[in-house]
Parts: sequence; C-alpha cells; structure tokens
Amino acid sequence: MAMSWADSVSAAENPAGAASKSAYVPPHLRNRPSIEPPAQASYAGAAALGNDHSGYGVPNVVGSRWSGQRTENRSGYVGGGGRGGGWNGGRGGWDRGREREVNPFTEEDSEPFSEQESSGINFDAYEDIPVETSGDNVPPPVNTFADIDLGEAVNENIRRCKYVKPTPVQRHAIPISLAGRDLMACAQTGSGKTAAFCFPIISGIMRGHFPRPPRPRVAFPLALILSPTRELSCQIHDEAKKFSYQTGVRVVVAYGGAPINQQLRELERGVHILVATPGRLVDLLERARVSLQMIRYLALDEADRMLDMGFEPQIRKIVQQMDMPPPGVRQTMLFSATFPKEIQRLASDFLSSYIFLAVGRVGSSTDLIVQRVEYVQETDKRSHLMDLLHAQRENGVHGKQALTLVFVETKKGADSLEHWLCMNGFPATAIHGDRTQQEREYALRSFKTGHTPIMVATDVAARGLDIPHVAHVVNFDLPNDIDDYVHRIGRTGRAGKSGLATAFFNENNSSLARSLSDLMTEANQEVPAWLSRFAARSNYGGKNRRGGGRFGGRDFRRDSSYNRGAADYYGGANMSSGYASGGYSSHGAAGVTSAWD
Ligand SMILES: Nc1ncnc2c1ncn2[C@@H]1O[C@H](COP(=O)(O)OP(=O)(O)OP(=O)(O)O)[C@@H](O)[C@H]1O
Repeated sequence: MAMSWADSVSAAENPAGAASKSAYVPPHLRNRPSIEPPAQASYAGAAALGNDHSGYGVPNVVGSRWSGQRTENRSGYVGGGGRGGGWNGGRGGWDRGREREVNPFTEEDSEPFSEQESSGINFDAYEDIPVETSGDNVPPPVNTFADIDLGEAVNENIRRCKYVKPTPVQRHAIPISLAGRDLMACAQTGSGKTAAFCFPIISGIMRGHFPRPPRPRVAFPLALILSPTRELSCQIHDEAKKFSYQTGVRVVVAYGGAPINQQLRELERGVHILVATPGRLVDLLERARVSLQMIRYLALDEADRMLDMGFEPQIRKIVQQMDMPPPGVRQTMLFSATFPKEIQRLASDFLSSYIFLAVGRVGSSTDLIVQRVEYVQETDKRSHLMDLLHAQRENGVHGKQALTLVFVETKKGADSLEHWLCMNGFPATAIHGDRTQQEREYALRSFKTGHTPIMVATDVAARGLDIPHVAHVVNFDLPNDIDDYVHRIGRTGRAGKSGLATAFFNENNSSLARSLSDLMTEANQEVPAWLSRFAARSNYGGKNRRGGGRFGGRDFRRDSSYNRGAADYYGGANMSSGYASGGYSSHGAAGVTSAWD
C-alpha cells in the first residue's frame, strides 16, 4: 500500500513505534536525527549554544533598558566582532551546538524535480531595474557578496545555496541593514527579499555580544521575524536555518495549527531568531514563555499585509505593548513587494530615521511574468480552465513538470474546484484556511514535489511562498485588490525565471480594470482593447488602494501633503522642500539617491 507523505515522515521519525498511530510532526521538527539529544531544561540550552557571554558589548540593555541610542554603525553593538570574532571565534559554547545540527542542505525534497533551482537563474533579467532610495546618508550598494562582510560561516552558506551574486534588493538592502539602519524595502516578488533581511540579522547576532537571558524557562530571542501565514513562516525558518548553518545561531519557528508544546520545547532549548505568525506569538507572550525584551532585530515580511486591518492590532500589541525595545533601540526592517501609501504611513510608527528602498516601481509586477487576461463569464470559468489545462497538457508550458496554481475567492470554491478537477482527470489538491494544518502542509508538499501538479488556493497561498516549478498562475477569480493580484501572480516568474499568469475577467471585476490595465502596461504586457474600455469607464475605487495619479508609488515621505504637515524627516529644510516641490524628479536633493542599475 502506498504510504502518504505524512505517514512516511512519521515512520522515519519513529521507526520503533511503527505500530502506533502516526503523530503529527510539524515541518520544522521533521528530518531531525532519530535520537534526540536530551532536552535541556530552561535557557541553559541556549547557553550551551553560547548565550553565556555575560553582558558585555550591549550598553544600556539591562538596567536602564531603553535609554541607550542605537548607533548608526553596527559596531556600536558588535563589540568588535569582525571576521572570526564574536560568536564565530570561540571554540566553546556556540560550536558545541553545531556538532548536532542537522544539515539543512540535505533536506531538499527534490523528487520528481531533480535539478536544484539556483543554478539556472537569469539575473540579467534584473539588471535594468530602477532602484531608488530615500533617507539620510544611505550606505552605497555592493556588487558582490565578497564586498559584504557577512562573516566566513555565512559566506560558506551562501555558496552552499549556490547564490553566485546578490540580487538588486540584496545589493542595496544588506549594506543598509549592516549599517544598523531601519529600512522599509519594496522589491518585486521572487527577487530574494528573504535573504536580504536574514543575512544581516544572522551576521549581526554572530558578531554581537549580548547579555545572558535573565530568566530560565522563558525564551529571549534577539531577533523576531513575523510573517502572515504559517506556511510562509515555515519557509522563512527553513531558509534562515540554511543561512545560519554552522554559525551557532539558532532559529526557531512558532505558528498556529501545530502543537504548542513542541514549539515550547524548541524554545526552551534556546532561540536567537524567532520566526513566527502573530497569533501564535501573542499566545506565547501571554503565557509568558517568550519575552521580547532582548530583541535587537525586528523584520516584518509582507509588511503591508502585516499592517493591514486584519493584522494591525496584533502587530501593535507585539511591537508596542509588550516588552520589545522601541524604535531606535531595536533595528526594524520592513519588506514587501507592495507598499500602499497609507500603510507606509502606519509603518513609519515602527521605524526610526529609516531608509526607504524601492527596487522597481512600488507594487509593480516583474516583466518576467507574461500576463494574459481573458474575458470569461462566471458560468464558463470551469470549461475555460479545462481548455487551458488540456492545451497545457498537450503543448507543455515551460516543460512537462510545470505546476499550475489556481486562485479562487472562497474556501468552498476551492474545495469544489479541486473535486471537479480530480473528477475530470486533472490531479489537484487545495489549500485554504478551513483545512487543518496537516492537510495544508500535505497539499503544499504534494504540489511542490509535483505529485499533484495543480493546486487550488485561496489568498492563504498568495504571498511569499517560493515554489520553484510554478509555471502558470490562473486567477480563476480575480481579487478585489491589485496588490493581491501582484502577489498571486508572483508565485511564478521567480528568481529570474519566466512564468505565465492568466486571469479570468468579467463585469464582476470592473473595479479592478483600471489598475490591472495600468499594471500590465507598466510591465510591458499586451492589454486587450476590451480591458482598456473597461478601464476607461471605471475609476480607481473600491478596495483599490493606489489612489489616482501616477501609477504605483514611492516613499510616502516625498508626498507634498506629508511634507506640509510633518516635521522634516531628514533633518534639513532644504531636503524637505526638495521633496515637496520636486516630486519624483528631485533625485539630486540631499538625502535622496537614485540609481538605475
Ligand atoms: N542571490 C541569489 N542568487 C540565487 N538565488 C537567489 C538569490 N537570492 C534569493 N534567491 C532565490 O530566489 C528565490 C526567491 O527568493 P525569495 O523567496 O526570498 O523572494 P521574495 O522577494 O521574498 O519573494 P516574495 O515577494 O514572493 O515573498 C528563492 O528560491 C531564493 O532561494
């Protein structure tokens, strides 16, 4: 009898207990050695990994907690780490943890895709992307990883990842973060934002000297990475583990839908970087099992989503109402492919004297994705999808192993379309919020590995997920918000690869017509004449958040309304008036740099 993937994982984890019912094993605990090292009670686990540098190198942390100003240069924190220094240098604490570390580079579930992805990346596709930064004293970008002093252990992991050179967002964001600056970064989907915030965090922790955690049985992470979905948190955790392999930096993930006790045990072993979804983190904070008192780095991935109505209260609670150090003491990094102005405005509450970085137009899609829009009535959608899938099967889309991701509006709609596809000879799976976490993970795994080459999804899969072989994204139901469209189609055309996105449009989507047509025009896509007519008739409105005027947006601080009403962010009247009067063309003003890479 064929074994399900979950069963085989469980059997591998528990060979002796094959007769017993398979227990749920969350992804972050899979692929661990079968003989567990004895769990160490309390934070001694972390101390064994090296957190027992007692209290030097981080001024004003214990005692007068938030009175210290973070220096603009990382060296203010690092206590003179440098290559071979800090945590990397000692042969004691940190290194002991490394010996039992599972090699994350052997965990790839490559079947039936045999090739590793990083090799075939076409970075030339990114070379002419406009890059713009604003803020005071922006550190210059780098051209190679060798130009960045991340430390030898991280460099070795970059080689293991087969990253040959940094992507544009990495070239700009990493030096900014290493300089200790707060950052709001906007770069296109699939352009390497995860590494852009992970590398500086890992490097900073390796070099820093931090005080001993003050209480046992409570986890005191030094860095917190928040993301909106469980699957994305797991993915970031997996990536961060690769980047931090053999560095002694310990990464733990906490997310809802998985047993909290296992996560608590992981936390008790010590944590330097905590990757979490907001709901589960609030739970851990309320149980007093995690304290944010020692946080030095805060990263919000999909930051605009995290500060959107749904998540904002939880984020405010975590960042502003618990014990996290305030902006200026911690370093904060916000990343997304989209950043509506009102969210930028909200986000600025969490930042201190930050740099705004835009790689490509804010909220633009990459032109690696061929976008097609087809006029399809509601009642014809299924047969139209069937035609597409048949054509794809016959002609192949970007190779025979191509995966197709189909977005629908509702969870019910996802269930019923999955069922219908299966009945019609197209192996499909589905992922949405009403499925158990186990079902969600199973679906994602089955899709990723190509066992089920079609996945029907709600927006739970729209953001951040990096699934290498997705060649076609179908918007069976279009979203109401153009930014959601940008994230959905961004599941293809990643890391320099090309992709195809097809959308079914009808009268129900009229409110999206104009922003969709603008987005496609900007990405050099062919806009059908009928869509232009819809666009001409409609206004920006409804849930569309871009507002009128020039498509997309940049640093909201450059808006004249902001500059009239607010204190000068950049500390100089000239700069402020430069923004106010110069709009987007005042690149020569102090504090604003622009580069066309
Ligand atoms: N310098 C690099 N060289 C080669 N591959 C890279 C590099 N940086 C990142 N990648 C790969 O590019 C892919 C996309 O990266 P990532 O998931 O970080 O994109 P993203 O910008 O966060 O996308 P999204 O906006 O959808 O969240 C990943 O498979 C990652 O391993």
